[in-house]
Amino acid sequence: MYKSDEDRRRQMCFGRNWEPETGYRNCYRSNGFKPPPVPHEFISLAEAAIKDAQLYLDDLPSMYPDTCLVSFYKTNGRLGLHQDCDESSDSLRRGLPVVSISIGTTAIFVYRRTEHKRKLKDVWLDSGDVLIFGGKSRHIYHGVEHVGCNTFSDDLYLESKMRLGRLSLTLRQF
Ligand SMILES: O=C(O)CCC(=O)C(=O)O
Ligand SMILES: [Fe+2]
Repeated sequence: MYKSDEDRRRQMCFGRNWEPETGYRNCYRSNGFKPPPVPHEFISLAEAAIKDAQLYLDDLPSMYPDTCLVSFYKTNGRLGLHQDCDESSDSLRRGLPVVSISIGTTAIFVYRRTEHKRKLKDVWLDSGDVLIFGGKSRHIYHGVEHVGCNTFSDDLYLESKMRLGRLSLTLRQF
């Protein structure tokens, strides 16, 4: 797992290896191995979510996820404003969607269309929420501002023994 943001966020990958500094260039993890394949269950979830969203959005393209970034945010973990632009030029040009699945404590996803000036909009992400941005919105600036601590369900803990925090599964097609 990569450590970042003073250890308040940790990451690992399925499918293709991705690192904050080198993007997808280094296909081996620090342990010398390639990442495991993206689990079928994750792929099915992402595809079903895109199908549902396409009922409301005519211009949302389909995608087949070949990479999944798993991020664990501890309480008060955050992710600074950025664009997701390391995928292939074909994927970016076609606006193939990014699908982010949230598990655990609530977080605030912030975004805006351009880098400067415009006020940030926000969406609260609860456990079980799926956020999709694709098509015209594929290049939004976005980040995660605040991961709460008092929204973690007892049931989730009892069933999974997951640590207090937020797990996000972010699926993309390279
Ligand atoms: O944690 C999230 O929901 C967003 C993650 C994200 O923006 C990214 O991995 O690029
Ligand atoms: Fe992102």
